[in-house]
Amino acid sequence: MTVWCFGSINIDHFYNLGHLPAPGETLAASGYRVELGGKGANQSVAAARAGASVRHLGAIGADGDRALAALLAEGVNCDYIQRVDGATGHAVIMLDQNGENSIIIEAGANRKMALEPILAAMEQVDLADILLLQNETAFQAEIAEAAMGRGMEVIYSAAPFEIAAVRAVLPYVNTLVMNAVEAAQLRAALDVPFEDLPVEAVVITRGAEGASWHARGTPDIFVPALPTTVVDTTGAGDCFTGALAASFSMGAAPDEAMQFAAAAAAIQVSRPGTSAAMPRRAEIERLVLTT
Ligand SMILES: Nc1ncnc2c1ncn2[C@@H]1O[C@H](COP(=O)(O)OP(=O)(O)OP(=O)(O)O)[C@@H](O)[C@H]1O
Repeated sequence: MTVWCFGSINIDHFYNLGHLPAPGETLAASGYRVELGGKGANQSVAAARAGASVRHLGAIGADGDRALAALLAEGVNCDYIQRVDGATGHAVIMLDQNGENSIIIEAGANRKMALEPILAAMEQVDLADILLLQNETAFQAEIAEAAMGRGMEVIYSAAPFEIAAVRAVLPYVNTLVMNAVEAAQLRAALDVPFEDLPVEAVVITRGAEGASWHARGTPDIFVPALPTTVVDTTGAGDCFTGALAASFSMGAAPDEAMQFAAAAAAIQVSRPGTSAAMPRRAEIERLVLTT
């Protein structure tokens, strides 16, 4: 069973600064690093390291070789990543000494991809495959509809939260994943309770408070966050969702998949970085066994 991850690919540039720049100010950075980013790429890396067979659907620009190489190095199949005119999606992330940040995101190729080649690629899916998607690209609803039409299980991470995108995608979703802030935003925007949403299951992650699974007709599942030493929580949600999809692709039931995802995210937050901090299957399984 393969996880098809449709989503953004970014090149993240991190700059360490004494303070965040004021308008008109020029600052020298004390540190600089580049990392593969974008919610789509993060979730592909999380799922691949967690043990899934992953195919990424998305786009890069003329400067995308580095991002492509990073995904390939993780064992992610990149046969259906499009190369489009212009720049690869990228983020400029300025970090000050107090952990405060300012971020600029330029969607670049993520919003310029063509729909047709993606739909053509999806003709090769197996019925049991999973589609994993988020909100940083165009065409989420079209891809989710095609996936559901082919019998795939659709897991949708409604982040970054955009109500128009969420409304368009929801009819084609099996499992909806949100953090507590996104869940509150959705609750405020809808006239119906979550139980009446047209999805099979809703997963809500609550940071250090753990995560819950709600599905009609079955008891709720709650997994506490595992005790850990927190170093950097960036990407915890992507790690959780990628690991959840990986676990389902390996045949797990919801309670097992939730425990696996919580263990993965507990390891991820104990390390610096985003995609670089995603844990591997063996270490996740070790943690599950010892808790
Ligand atoms: N302090 C923590 N200790 C242990 N596990 C954590 C901690 N913070 C997050 N997690 C794990 O990560 C999961 C996702 O975290 P969270 O709900 O903060 O997602 P998020 O807001 O989407 O994350 P981010 O935006 O930082 O990527 C949680 O459900 C939990 O399992």
